[in-house]
Amino acid sequence: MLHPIIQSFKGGLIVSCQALEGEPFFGSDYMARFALSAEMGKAVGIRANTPQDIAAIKVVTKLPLIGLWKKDYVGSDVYITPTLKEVEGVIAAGADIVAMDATRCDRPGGIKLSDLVKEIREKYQVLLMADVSTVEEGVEAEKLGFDLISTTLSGYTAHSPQSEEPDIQLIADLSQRVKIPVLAEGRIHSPEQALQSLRAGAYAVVIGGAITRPHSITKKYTDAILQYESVTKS
Ligand SMILES: CC(=O)N[C@H](C=O)[C@@H](O)[C@H](O)[C@H](O)COP(=O)(O)O
Repeated sequence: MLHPIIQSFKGGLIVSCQALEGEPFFGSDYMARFALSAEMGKAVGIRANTPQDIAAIKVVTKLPLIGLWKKDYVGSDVYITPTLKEVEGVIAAGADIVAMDATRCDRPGGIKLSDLVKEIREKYQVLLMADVSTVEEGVEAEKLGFDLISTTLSGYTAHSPQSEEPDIQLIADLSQRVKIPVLAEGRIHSPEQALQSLRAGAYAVVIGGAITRPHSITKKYTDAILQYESVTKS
């Protein structure tokens, strides 16, 4: 039986409320406001980065929260909740689900994903989401005991297809291959692409930039206008 929190995601939209240092909306207050906006817009969940943002969002909404903590480690490409330290920070901040990199990339300190999952399971009762970039990684994540999978990292590992579009093929293939829910995440930029993901078998859809990164939304329009001007002037 699926956990009630996971069941509450079925067929719905989860809004990823994230801003990195240097972006105009960087700051937990802004993220809390985006989360509130997501709730007003009938989202079923929030995805958020850092213990500070998670804690601030928990104050304003009761929506289930998928937490992660991006951290760079020298010599490793894994940056989404890479070690037990970040996992513990996310849990302490009150996340309902911890999202973590479950790709085959080398982890900080040479730690194996299987050992990390085992340690988390021994110490904590928390739901775990596997951020993957390929079908094989998703299949492995299910074997390791993750509760759900997200296609988050397709296009962000060297061994996955590089594209501007959402990886609908991965969503479809993974949904066929695993029994646990598969969330569609990454570069979903329109309601039509969200529906395409659900039709391909996604349990729910996660959208970030298209809703919570105003500078990149602006750029979509300015790029289109610039292209139009260059064509009409030539
Ligand atoms: C690759 C990576 O680090 N993705 C991050 C994962 O938490 C976020 O920066 C994305 O915003 C999120 O996955 C949603 O995707 P999109 O913003 O494309 O809708």
